[in-house]
Amino acid sequence: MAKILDGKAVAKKMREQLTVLVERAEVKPTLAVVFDPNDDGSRLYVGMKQRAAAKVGIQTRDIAVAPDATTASIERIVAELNADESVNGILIQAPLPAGVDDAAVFAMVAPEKDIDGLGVTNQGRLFANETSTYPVAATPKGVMTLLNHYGIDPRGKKAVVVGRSQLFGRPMAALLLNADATVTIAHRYTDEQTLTALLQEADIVAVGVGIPGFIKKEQIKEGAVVLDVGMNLVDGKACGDVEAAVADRAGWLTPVPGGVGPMTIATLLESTFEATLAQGQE
Ligand SMILES: Nc1nc(=O)c2c([nH]1)NC[C@@H]1CN(c3ccc(C(=O)N[C@@H](CCC(=O)O)C(=O)O)cc3)C=[N+]21
Repeated sequence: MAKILDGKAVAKKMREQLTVLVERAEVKPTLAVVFDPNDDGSRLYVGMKQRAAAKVGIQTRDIAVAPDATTASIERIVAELNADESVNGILIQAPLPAGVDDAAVFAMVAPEKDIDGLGVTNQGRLFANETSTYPVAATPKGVMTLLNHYGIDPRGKKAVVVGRSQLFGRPMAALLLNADATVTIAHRYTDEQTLTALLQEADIVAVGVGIPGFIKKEQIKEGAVVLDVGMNLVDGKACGDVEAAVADRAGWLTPVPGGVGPMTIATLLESTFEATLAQGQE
């Protein structure tokens, strides 16, 4: 049976440590969250972020965009937040309303306030493996914190990332590469046979495609580390992209719920605090 990478417990510890740091800090961080209130997932997750932030002493400002919002109208909101000195961090909750160019909006966020590291400056820093501190997307960064907590070192390991989004796959692959893994990225155009062959060789599998049960037990190598980044709602219950039977074969597994999700939120708060500190040093 796979050992559990307990994101819920590690995230709780992170939040407790952060609460102390925020309390001691001179500036109370403020995080602005721009989101589409008509997206059920966004409403749910933004609410979770807001509550978690309040508990550690981080203020949030939730900015719901109009249903007829355009790339240009959201860019105006972002420009105001960039200029607003009372805002330390800006998070653009994906997905924005249909027709809006998410990547163009991500790119508009001032790099020092780009809490999820989705703009081109911070993505470039990550891809270049810059040694300075800069924000990195909370989900893959949280995954790395979890691996580190359990003493799992990606160096020299074969890692397969399934998904190539700006939010998860690309930064996940870059982080694993920066941690000296041999990384392959699979995506929607990877044929099934190739995917299965890659997965069967992988020491580390990180998957975030949004399809329940997408990864099957037969595709996983005995003892592999399986990181389930899927966040699907099936009959109102959270489930990931990995079928339950994978637990019989994997060495380590992140559960859904209670794995990557809580780590994402704790990491987001940590990144907001770090960005606030860095702004104070300018
Ligand atoms: N710019 C941006 N950054 C994000 O980080 C981002 C985003 N956009 N868009 C949407 C996804 C989704 N997301 C989740 C975070 C935590 C849980 C979470 O904590 N889930 C609970 C379960 C929730 C439940 O029970 O319904 C868990 O896994 O234990 C879920 C989903 C962040 N996202």
